[in-house]
Amino acid sequence: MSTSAPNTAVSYPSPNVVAQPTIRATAVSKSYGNTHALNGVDLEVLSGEILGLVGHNGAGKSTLMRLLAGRERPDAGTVRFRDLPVDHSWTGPAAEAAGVRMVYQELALCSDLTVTENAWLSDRRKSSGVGWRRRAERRIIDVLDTVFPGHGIAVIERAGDLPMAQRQMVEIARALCTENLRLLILDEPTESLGVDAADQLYAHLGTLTERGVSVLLISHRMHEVIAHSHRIAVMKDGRVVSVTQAEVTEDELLVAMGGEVRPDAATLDRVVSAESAGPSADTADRSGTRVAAVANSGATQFEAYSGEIIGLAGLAGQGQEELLQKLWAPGTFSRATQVPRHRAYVPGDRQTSGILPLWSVAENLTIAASRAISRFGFVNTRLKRELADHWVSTLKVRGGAKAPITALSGGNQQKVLIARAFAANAELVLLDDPFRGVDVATKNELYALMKAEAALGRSIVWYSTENKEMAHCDRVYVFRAGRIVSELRGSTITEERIIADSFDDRTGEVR
Ligand SMILES: Nc1ncnc2c1ncn2[C@@H]1O[C@H](COP(=O)(O)OP(=O)(O)OP(=O)(O)O)[C@@H](O)[C@H]1O
Repeated sequence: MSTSAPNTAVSYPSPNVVAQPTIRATAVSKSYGNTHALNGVDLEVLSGEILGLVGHNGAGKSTLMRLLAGRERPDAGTVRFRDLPVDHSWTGPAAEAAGVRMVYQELALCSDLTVTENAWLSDRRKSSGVGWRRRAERRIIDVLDTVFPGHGIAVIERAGDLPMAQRQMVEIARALCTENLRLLILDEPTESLGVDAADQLYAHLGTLTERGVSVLLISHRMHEVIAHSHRIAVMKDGRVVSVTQAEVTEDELLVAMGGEVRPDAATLDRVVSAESAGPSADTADRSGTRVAAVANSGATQFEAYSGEIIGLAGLAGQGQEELLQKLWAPGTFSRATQVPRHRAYVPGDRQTSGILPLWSVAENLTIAASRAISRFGFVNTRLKRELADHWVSTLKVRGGAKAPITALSGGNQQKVLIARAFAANAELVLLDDPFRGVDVATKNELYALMKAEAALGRSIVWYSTENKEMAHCDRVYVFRAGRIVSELRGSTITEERIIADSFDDRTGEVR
């Protein structure tokens, strides 16, 4: 969560009331086999506005974006760009030439190319010829410096070597290199960014809309959508079910999406622990509880006890992912690391190290659960099917157990990876920003699931870029510059405290 994203309407100027639509979809439908991804969608994005687009996983948001950006053809319906019908000529390159740029949820950078080469690739028709490299380099550096000051990215680095947050910045920056930008489509742009970079992005979107650029912002982070959009469209089951001004509450959006409003689990826990006679989480005595994992991080020792949910917080890229790696594959790092034999890991980058793209949902889900589904050394297909069905229904994976994993929406793929980790019955579960792209209703269910899994004696170590989520943890280690700088527990786990500890008291800097 971004702390500077209060639940108030945007503070920058509203779009001109006579604003024209930059793009308009009318009665648009799209199916993949038997799946009706879009079912008669009407939507327009006005000139100079940020239109927030929210909806449950699999609601059809990414499909709609791809149609607007010319990457897919609708089966029925029309698309008009600046009031001209574009249906048949509206290909990806045509849309780009008209100033429509899309930032994908699955980062679309080529890992083996440098940042500069990736930037050039996305604009090569306009900037080829002698000196292309120098021009592309200058342009991407300019944009990165403008949008994400202090980004720390060397443009000669291979994109694949950058941490997720920096890759996301490059992906956004290269779209912003477009000179005639008219419509910027952002699919969950802040899921991998830290709070500081997310704030920088939103500040820049404000300046873009003042110049008349339209922004279509897809996100599961309701507070960000409410804080930064002019209007908000809600999708449900392949339709746009409402379009409102941004003065709505998160609960109202959740209900419109078809979700259920629940009391905040973290708040509830606090009330329960305050009312209970037992020791509070602030002072809990863990003597007698088994230490499940130990590792060093700088001068501080990291410890995970069985039955605990431990948060790793701080700005993105401060050493949290390295600690997870150390706990996942300790042999390659240090003898000081002690971990249990059975571990499960949800990696941060589901495309390159998470999903097995040629396999079905059921196969992806049960791959680490051999102990639960094998009998006498052989996989029992009935147990395998039951396990997959159980998790598909528990996490409401839209698409079903038999579907190829790549046919699922991004958020549903992510749910399969989370299910894989919990289905493995591991003593130590390592989660690298696991709820990226997962819708808000499912997230609420997952917080409860984590509590239940921890109660079974597992240790859960959880890195999240959303500080608000850390309230669900028993203890939180805050990282800065590759080290643990503080340990919070109970009522000291607040967003304010995490942010304060993320920066150096004396210099206000991270390093
Ligand atoms: N290439 C494809 N082949 C088969 N089905 C697809 C394909 N792309 C999307 N779908 C299906 O279309 C539906 C809508 O998917 P889409 O990715 O648009 O949802 P979304 O709202 O963006 O979800 P998320 O929030 O999880 O990203 C889903 O049921 C998905 O499984």
